[in-house]
Amino acid sequence: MTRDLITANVLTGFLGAGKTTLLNRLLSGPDLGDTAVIINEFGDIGLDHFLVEKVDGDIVLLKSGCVCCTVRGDLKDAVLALFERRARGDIPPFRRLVIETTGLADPAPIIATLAADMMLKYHFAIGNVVTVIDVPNGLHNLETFEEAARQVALADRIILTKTDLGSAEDSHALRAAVAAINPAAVVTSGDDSGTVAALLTQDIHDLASRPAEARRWVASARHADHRHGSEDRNRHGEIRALSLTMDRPIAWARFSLWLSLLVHRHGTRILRLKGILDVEGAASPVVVHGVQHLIHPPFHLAEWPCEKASLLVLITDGDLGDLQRSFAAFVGTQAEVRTAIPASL
Ligand SMILES: Nc1nc2c(ncn2[C@@H]2O[C@H](COP(=O)(O)OP(=O)(O)OP(=O)(O)O)[C@@H](O)[C@H]2O)c(=O)[nH]1
Repeated sequence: MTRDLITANVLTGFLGAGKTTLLNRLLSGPDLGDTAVIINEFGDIGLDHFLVEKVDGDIVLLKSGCVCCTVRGDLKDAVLALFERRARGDIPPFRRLVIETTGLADPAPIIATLAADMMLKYHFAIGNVVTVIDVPNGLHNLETFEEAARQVALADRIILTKTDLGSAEDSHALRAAVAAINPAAVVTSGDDSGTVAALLTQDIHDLASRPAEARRWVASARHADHRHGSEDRNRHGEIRALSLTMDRPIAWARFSLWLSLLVHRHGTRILRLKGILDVEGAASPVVVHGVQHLIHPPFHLAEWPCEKASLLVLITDGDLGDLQRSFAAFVGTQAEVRTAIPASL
């Protein structure tokens, strides 16, 4: 028997960026009527509760501080309590859960809990992580607050809000800064009304959308790489993006040993990892995804979304040493492993 998993989305973004406004928009559309919401407010009074419309009864408000600090207790309990109410028929059988974090939350422990906790995993599948960033304050926040940069680094989808309060140049500069931190995420604007529901519904983990998603993030990574050059130019505060590519097929056992050691040593500092690999003996490309210590099970794509080669994009918090050298030591030679994405890919 296959279980029908409920998609759990994390909606994050810095203080006042427009998370609740976006959530209201999402919930008022026709595509997301069967959505439950968990909102985390920082401080004693949970105001946002009164600002989200149309989902009365399906909202759980966490009040005990920040989700990322209380994640193992509060969040897990709240998600399971919501699920039990659903199972008892107290609330409608929601098919999606959106967790709106506080503006100060680091989303990584939230994502890791959803993806790794055995009980949550049994009922929920993690969906897109959506980060809201506003044009008037976004650049400043990215430069000033590590949380803001981490929220961007962990996103699958990034939406620029308050474009009406800034110039086209401001939006452009923010897009460039965001792409430098997270070259693999899709970036859209809040005024692009056609795309709002797609932030959640075009799920990067869906089997059907995997090839298009892989094509898209390889293209985004290539675009960002060409615009910003090598690793040094992709730095943003302590958060940096690095691409590793290799033309020759990779031995899976060697790659997975390298990855295990890397995760063991630096797990919490690997904010995001995405790779499409040409594996020795495999007819089709292998895709790997990771957030911190959590590496999702690798899967095959039916065909190559780009030229046949291996590409790994790592977004890290701080300098993890010479990753090119360590990668090369395990899977190839120093000359074979490049940190710039070739134009052919
Ligand atoms: N002009 C303009 N204002 C916006 C836009 N999006 C949000 N706002 C306003 O910005 C303010 C903050 O929006 P919220 O949606 O509450 O932001 P939030 O990220 O949920 O805020 P916190 O939960 O406090 O972190 C509100 O007054 C919104 O009306 C936008 O696109 N344009």
